[in-house]
Amino acid sequence: MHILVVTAVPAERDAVTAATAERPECLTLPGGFVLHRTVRRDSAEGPYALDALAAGVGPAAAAAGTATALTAAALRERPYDLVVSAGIGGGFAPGAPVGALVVAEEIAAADLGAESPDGFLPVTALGFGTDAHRPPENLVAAVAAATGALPGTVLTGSTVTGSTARAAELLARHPRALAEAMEGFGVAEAATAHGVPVLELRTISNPVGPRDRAAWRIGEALAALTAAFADLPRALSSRSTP
Ligand SMILES: O=C(O)c1cccc(C(=O)CC[C@H]2O[C@@H](n3cnc4c(=O)[nH]cnc43)[C@H](O)[C@@H]2O)c1
Repeated sequence: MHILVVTAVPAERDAVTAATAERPECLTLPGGFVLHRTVRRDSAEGPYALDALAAGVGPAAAAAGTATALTAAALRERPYDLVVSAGIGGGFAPGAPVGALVVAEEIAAADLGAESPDGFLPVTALGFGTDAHRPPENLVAAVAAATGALPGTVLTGSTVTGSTARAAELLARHPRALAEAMEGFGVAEAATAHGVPVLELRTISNPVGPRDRAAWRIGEALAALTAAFADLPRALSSRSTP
């Protein structure tokens, strides 16, 4: 199994690779992107190579980094089997409290579209592209069972929500939303273009709502990310084929 995990920042990448005892090998790609590769040969589930990439904050940086890694792998004739967008995120109350792990049933672009006098119009209503990706159901179910992750919608936005009113507006449009982050949709667009299945995993560092950066529980969320990736090989080997 060959997996690409894309995070925003190096602290998230390092939390992912900390799930193995191994020291990562670094591989530099065009564009200056650096993969941190770990291989689990001890895993009962078979060899498991994981390339972790900190591609930057936001959907554009995430898409650029993911597409670069996928193209490099395809040219080396060692394509990825799975892409995972991973990191910390905001949690919608009451479904996703701080410390919880969320797996995306749907990876939705929250702010891709147009405003109108009648409210927000998604890009699909304008006649363009896509506004959501749905990861394989069997994979989502297997990850939820193996890790205890809560399945729900994970929103991608270029702006962190900072008010109760905006949180309510997002929930009204996406009633199954459990988490908000800034990269998943960009990762999913690149993975889909390459025909590779995609997942998004978020550990909740803060509630979605009025901005209070001092209250973000980043250490707790990063520790939960490491625990989730320790369980991931079991989840991937246990999944039933569609
Ligand atoms: O300062 C640090 O030590 C640190 C360590 C790890 C991560 C960070 C970040 O600031 C990560 C930014 C990343 O987090 C996602 N995020 C987290 N909460 C929210 C939210 O409420 N709404 C949207 N995005 C959120 C997001 O994906 C950012 O890219 C700092």
